[in-house]
Parts: sequence; structure tokens; C-alpha cells
Amino acid sequence: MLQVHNLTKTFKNGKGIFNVTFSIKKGEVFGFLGPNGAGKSTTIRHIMGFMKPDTGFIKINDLDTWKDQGEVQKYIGYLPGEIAFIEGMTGKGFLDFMADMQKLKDFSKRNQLIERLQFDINTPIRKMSKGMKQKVGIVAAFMHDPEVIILDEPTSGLDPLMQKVFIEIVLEEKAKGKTFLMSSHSFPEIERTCDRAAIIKDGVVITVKDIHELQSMQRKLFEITFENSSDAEAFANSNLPIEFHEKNRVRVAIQGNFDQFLQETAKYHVRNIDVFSQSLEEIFMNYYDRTGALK
Ligand SMILES: Nc1ncnc2c1ncn2[C@@H]1O[C@H](COP(=O)(O)OP(=O)(O)OP(=O)(O)O)[C@@H](O)[C@H]1O
Repeated sequence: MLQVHNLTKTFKNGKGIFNVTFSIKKGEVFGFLGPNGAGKSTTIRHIMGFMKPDTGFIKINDLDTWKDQGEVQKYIGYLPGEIAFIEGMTGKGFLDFMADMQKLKDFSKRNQLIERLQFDINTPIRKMSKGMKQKVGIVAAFMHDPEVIILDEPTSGLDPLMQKVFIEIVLEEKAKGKTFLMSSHSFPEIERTCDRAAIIKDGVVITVKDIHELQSMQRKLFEITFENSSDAEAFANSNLPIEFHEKNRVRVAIQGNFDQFLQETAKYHVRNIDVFSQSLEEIFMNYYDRTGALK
């Protein structure tokens, strides 16, 4: 459905993207993960046909996104990282403008999205918070029912409740067979929606992985407070990877295999458990460690 092949763009300062290659199947939600400045937006701008690659190509439905730009756009819904709104417009003004460009006839999806995302379309955009602007952009990306939806950091600015609504919308569209590319630097967001994800750093795709494989790379720290210090002592003497032990508190780092941890914990009286997930940056570091050469 979407093929990115050997895409290279070098900016004058030497930064850019280098030999980026991946492909996305129809009906797949594909995550594009990387820290700030990794090259996510640059890749997406090429996919949208806004930039001409130095080398390589992108195809959507067998159309070249640079050469057949006009044709390709009909299939795509797009949420940019930062939306350039026209000065003085309201949310409604912007959505009407986009609906005109998309030659939208049926407004039912648009109305339904506005209701679910809960915002007032009559507010002038310059008075909107980042999250509200993001909602306007999400409606514009989905309302014409495109086959392929490309989202550049879609949940930035959304509160947790709205992030949840957004994820539900993505999963519903996925169930209808829509294809997604979604960039993010948030692992949990990608984890809930994506089938596979590419990790990009310094303009280079380091790996493309099944999301379950990525999840198994994520270490979780459990800090357990036991009812008494003798339980904590016994737990700390198990062969689990203990990071810290003091009085009745023990911190253990688990990666992938939770069974032994659960069995061991269940032997004692537990007062509280706090969980800390490894950040994306830490997963990257972990990944580099494992692959040596990338260190
Ligand atoms: N037009 C440009 N001219 C020069 N350098 C650029 C240009 N556009 C992007 N870059 C550089 O290319 C690199 C990749 O930027 P890009 O915006 O694609 O990253 P990103 O992964 O989307 O980051 P973020 O998460 O911060 O949005 C960065 O080092 C950026 O400074």
C-alpha cells in the first residue's frame, strides 16, 4: 500500500534522512518512533509529496508521491506536526475550507468527529489551545474517509481523555481496513494502536519491529512495598533482577517475562506496587546495547 524506498534527503547542514526504507500493508497501523530531530517529519513531508527526494521514491497505491502528487492526495488524510492555519479563521472556517479542497459531500463523519472530540468549531483558531487546534487537524485528516491516514505526532497537546478518544477512532478506522502511518515519540501511544513500528534516529531507520517484539524490549520497574521487612528480605533473595532493597521496599526490573515475577510476588503480603515504564530513549539505549555495532 505504502512503500518508502531508499529515501535520502541531505540538508545543507548535513542533517536529513538517509536510505529510509520501509513498507506498510493495507489495513496496517505503522508507527514511526524517534526522538526529537530524528527525521520523522522530514520523511512524512516526502511521503506527502511536499519535498523532492535527493534519491529514492515513495509509492502509495503504485503512484509516486512526488511525481503523481495531485492524484495521490485524494487517497490521503494528513495531520501535520504543526498546522498552518489561515489568520482570522474559526475552526469551522478552516474545516469548510478543507472540505472544499477535499470535495466533501457527506458531512456526517465530520459532525460525528467534532462531537466525539468535544470542541467548539466557532472559536477563532488564534484563541484555541494547542490541544483544540490538534482536534481541528484530526477532524480535517479523517472527515473525507481517506484510505491512507498519515499523522505526525497526533496526540501532542491532547489531554489523556482525548488521547483515549483518539486511539478509539484510530482502532475503528483500522477495523474498516484503513492504513495508517503515525509518528510519535511516545511509546504508549504507539503500543496501543500499532502493528509494527520503525525506530529512526539521526535520519537512519535503526529497526522495523513487530510491536510485541518492541514491547518485550521495554523494561518495567516494579517498586513493591511489602507488609513487613521479612517478606521484603525473602523476595529480595529470589533470583529476580533486584535493583534496590531497603526495609520493606524492593525494586525489581522486569523485561518481557512477567510470570516468574508474579509467582514470586504472590508468595508474600504486598501493601503497594508502583510501576515505572522505561522511556523510549531508554529503549533505544537498550537496543543499541544489544546490537553492539550501533552503540
Ligand atoms: N529545511 C531544513 N533545513 C535544514 N535542516 C532541517 C530542515 N528540516 C529539518 N531539518 C533537520 O533535519 C533533522 C530531522 O528533522 P525532523 O523535523 O524531520 O525531525 P523529527 O523526527 O520530526 O523531530 P520532532 O520530533 O522534533 O518533530 C533535524 O536535525 C532538523 O533540524
